Amino acid sequence: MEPIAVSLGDPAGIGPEVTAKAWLARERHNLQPFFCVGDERSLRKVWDGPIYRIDEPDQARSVFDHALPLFSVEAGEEAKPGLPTAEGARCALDSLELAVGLARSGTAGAVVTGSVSKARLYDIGFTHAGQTEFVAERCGVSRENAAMMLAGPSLRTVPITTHIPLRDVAEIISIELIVNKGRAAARGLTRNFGIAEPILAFAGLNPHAGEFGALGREEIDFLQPAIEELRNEGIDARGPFPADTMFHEAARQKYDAALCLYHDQALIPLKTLHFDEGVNLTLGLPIVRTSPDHGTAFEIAGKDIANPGATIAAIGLAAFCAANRAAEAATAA
Ligand SMILES: NC(=O)C1=CN([C@@H]2O[C@H](COP(=O)(O)OP(=O)(O)OC[C@H]3O[C@@H](n4cnc5c(N)ncnc54)[C@H](O)[C@@H]3O)[C@@H](O)[C@H]2O)C=CC1
Ligand SMILES: NCC(=O)COP(=O)(O)O
Repeated sequence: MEPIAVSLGDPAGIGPEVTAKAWLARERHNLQPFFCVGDERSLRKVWDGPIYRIDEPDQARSVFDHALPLFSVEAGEEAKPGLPTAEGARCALDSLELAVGLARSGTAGAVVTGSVSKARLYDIGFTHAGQTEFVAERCGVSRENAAMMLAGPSLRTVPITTHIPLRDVAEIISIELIVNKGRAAARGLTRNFGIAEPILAFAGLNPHAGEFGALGREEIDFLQPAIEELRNEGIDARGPFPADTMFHEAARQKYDAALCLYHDQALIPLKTLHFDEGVNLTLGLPIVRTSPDHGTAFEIAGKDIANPGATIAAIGLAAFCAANRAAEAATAA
């Protein structure tokens, strides 16, 4: 596959450090060649290892064994670890844009997006909820048809709504939205993970999945009809199940992905189980996009204590998904 583009995220966050540490761990984790996209100074601030500037993704192959390849994007001013600025947010956005463009053009085999601060991006006029919606738009996919998945060794979850206030969740969910995300999840599991007949388990919104309507009607009005529609399409959709008993060890054996109605319903179990190896993956795109599950962690930036596990897992999963897609395409041809 073509080298993977890794955007460094906010230059004042831990993105530069965990990317450099991922490169150092490349042999142990058998990582495919990758190159980073971002400001060289943000790497130099936290790392004194070898960096080699490239201007074509393909050059990363020959460089990767002995230096961290870098596609340079300069921030206006030098970032200081732990002190985010508007200039840094612009650099993060420029790096994301460039890395996604390289993946869309096919010169990069996949894109791994480093962590950005949503608040800082909103401050500079970013109008998307997060990187997921930005990448989907750049790929010409509506945000309803793209789905965020959080993946770890023993659990995959898909939040049906993502970055919206909790109070808006019940207003926004609809049969159509649940069906769209269910389709994206089922197709995404087959395409990216090679699971021929994936099982989707839907979580209820209300305590005990509504207790037959006594504790809320979203299960009856939206989830049940959506699950039925998905089943009519041949997708093995199950539920709605009470969310509080869906994530213990035995329950997790029974499905390939848990479809959850809001951000924390999906991310709390995933990050509790797999914080240091959790990957955020966008389903429904023509390109492979992954990201570490954690954020910018400004308070530990520059201290050399950030764990690179989730970034290593994000790079590894990107290569795994790209290989599964290639195998599927070869079978179809
Ligand atoms: N992939 C992305 O772009 C994501 C971005 N964010 C953004 O990050 C910012 C901060 O979000 P928080 O909720 O504080 O989450 P966070 O993940 O940045 O930090 C949560 C806690 O985990 C620690 N932590 C995070 N990553 C770590 C690592 N690799 N090694 C060791 N400790 C680590 C932090 O020090 C902090 O104590 C927000 O602006 C949010 O929007 C949050 C999640 C994902
Ligand atoms: N909680 C997940 C997160 O914040 C990352 O979202 P995105 O920026 O990848 O859409």
